[in-house]
Amino acid sequence: METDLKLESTVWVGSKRYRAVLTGWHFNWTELDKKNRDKKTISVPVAEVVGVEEGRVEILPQKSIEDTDKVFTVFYVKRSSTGSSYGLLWTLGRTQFSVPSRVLRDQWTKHLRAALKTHSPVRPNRLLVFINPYGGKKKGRKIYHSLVAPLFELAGISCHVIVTERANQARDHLLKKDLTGFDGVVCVGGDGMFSEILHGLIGRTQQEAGLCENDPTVTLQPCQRHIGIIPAGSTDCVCYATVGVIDPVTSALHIIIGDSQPLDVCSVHQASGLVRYSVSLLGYGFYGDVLAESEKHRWMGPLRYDYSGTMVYLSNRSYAGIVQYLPADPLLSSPRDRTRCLSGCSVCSRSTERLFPHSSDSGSLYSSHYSQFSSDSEGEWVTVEGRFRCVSLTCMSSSCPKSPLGLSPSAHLADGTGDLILVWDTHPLGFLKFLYRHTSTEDQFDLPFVEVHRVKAVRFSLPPGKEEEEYEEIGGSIGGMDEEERGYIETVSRSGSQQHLADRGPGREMTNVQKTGNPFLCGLCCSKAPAVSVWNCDGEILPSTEILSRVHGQLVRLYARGIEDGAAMHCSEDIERGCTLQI
Ligand SMILES: CCCCCCCCCCCCC/C=C/[C@@H](O)[C@H](COP(=O)(O)O)NC(=O)CCCCCCCCCCCCCCC
Ligand SMILES: Nc1ncnc2c1ncn2[C@@H]1O[C@H](COP(=O)(O)OP(=O)(O)O)[C@@H](O)[C@H]1O
Ligand SMILES: [Ca+2]
Repeated sequence: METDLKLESTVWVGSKRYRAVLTGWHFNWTELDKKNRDKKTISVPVAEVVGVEEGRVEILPQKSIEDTDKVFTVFYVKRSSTGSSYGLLWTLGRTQFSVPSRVLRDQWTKHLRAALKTHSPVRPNRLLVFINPYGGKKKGRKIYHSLVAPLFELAGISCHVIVTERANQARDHLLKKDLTGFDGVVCVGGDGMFSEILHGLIGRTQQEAGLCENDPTVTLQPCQRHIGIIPAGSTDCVCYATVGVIDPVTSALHIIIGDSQPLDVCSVHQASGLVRYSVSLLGYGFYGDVLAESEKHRWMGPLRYDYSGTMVYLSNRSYAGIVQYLPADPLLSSPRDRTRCLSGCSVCSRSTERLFPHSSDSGSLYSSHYSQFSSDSEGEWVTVEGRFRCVSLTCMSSSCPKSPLGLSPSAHLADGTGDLILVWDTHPLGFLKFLYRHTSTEDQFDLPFVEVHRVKAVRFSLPPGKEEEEYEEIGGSIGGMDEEERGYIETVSRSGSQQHLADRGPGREMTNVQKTGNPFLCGLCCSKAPAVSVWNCDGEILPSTEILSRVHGQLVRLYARGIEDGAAMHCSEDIERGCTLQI
């Protein structure tokens, strides 16, 4: 088949002469000098060709076609660095080729289109698009219509667009309406909007497979339809952590070429059944409080998180709790191994074989004949108890523009595990240090009051007697910080060899205080009346405090390929990727 698609001829780009070659996997054009010697080659993988059109074609600001019958235009992915070492911006490259005859022009367009079909079997033909007009800075509609729709049209993708009129409309549509003919679902919005799509697609897939989502031990069926994210929200963490940049055009191009990135998902259960799914952050304590506070300030847009974050930080809270976790196999990877999950990650690839052992081809990946969570291979649960600033579970790095390496920089997108981060109660400056390290490359886990564990499941419960308490709004406690902080310092200096809650690090014995969770035994740092926090589940407040969460490996697939390593993007002298050369 490859030989059928091979084509070679002389072409002109502007006034320069090139030799263009289409082989099985690449479309190359090499500049020729007067003596027919090769100069520069531009090479575009066929998989990254966006479209081929007859004539001279522009798509921006508006589509225009000058139908010259000896010219064809090729559109393709062009990369540029973001300035940081990870994540590459994609833009639309366009080159107009002139050939000596119309027959040759038609041969080129025919062969290029056929090559596209052969080599890109997962490219979408038809997409269902949901736009949240109120997400982020409320620019979802504009972003879609001005930047994304023209690219989809160029690529020949037909779209059914729904601008939502209420929360959960997208989720309900996916749960109930006919989805025949749609290859994927695109959400234009933030993490909350993505979460709606996630719930709709996972729920629909389980309904169709006859599986009960309420049973935490059930092995859920992976969703076949892909999800595309056009970032137009506040945190845009799922987009940032799977693409490496927040850029609608980059994301649209990943969708067009049918990139595929599996993603782990945590299910969250309470006693009576499923509560929600989470991919980015399941957080109790600080992140729960920030979300609860931020809901009152939605009018501020994305800034609400910084404002609320500061208010919650100043309120200086910690919460008692019992955390149980099921460790993942430490031989496979570790949250402290300083690796990063990048495009083509080998840990995730090996996990695919482990999670889906019977899948020799991708078709059988969706069979239900595998068992990720068979009870005999579960291993031992570990229990810790005490007061925490925050308890967070993330099944990916959760990097976002605020925190470019994320909540857990070495977490993997698709390895079937999550990272549990326990921040024990500590003095305000210690906690600030922990938070601040999220903004740099300094290791936020290298602090004595922080632990991180790679896990398959987590259970959280309140110490006996605390179950009935309700979440208290932030407010009354702000302003008490100075006293609190002075109190802490005195406590530490006076406590001498006595172990203080704030000093508890990994591997140390638990004190009675930690075991009982009784704050009154522990001096001034825990002297505040204990309150119950709320869970932040990807930007939604959960109705329950006591939960069980389980990681489902590779439950959904995104139109993405993981973060590309900017540092590895190099150009040799004479082979330059089409994506980097300005023509
Ligand atoms: C001192 C600087 C501290 C910076 C700390 C940055 C930590 C950032 C971690 C971000 C994790 C993101 C996980 C994603 C969660 C989203 O699913 C979810 C929903 O997003 P959506 O509204 O777009 O739909 N987003 C969230 O829940 C937002 C969580 C954001 C927390 C940011 C907290 C900022 C804290 C600023 C503290 C400042 C203390 C200053 C004291 C003087
Ligand atoms: N038309 C709508 N009106 C009100 N809320 C909506 C609408 N469409 C979606 N939502 C909800 O808005 C919430 C926030 O959306 P999102 O796009 O994530 O923006 P942000 O990142 O700013 O929070 C989501 O939880 C989603 O369910
Ligand atoms: Ca993971």
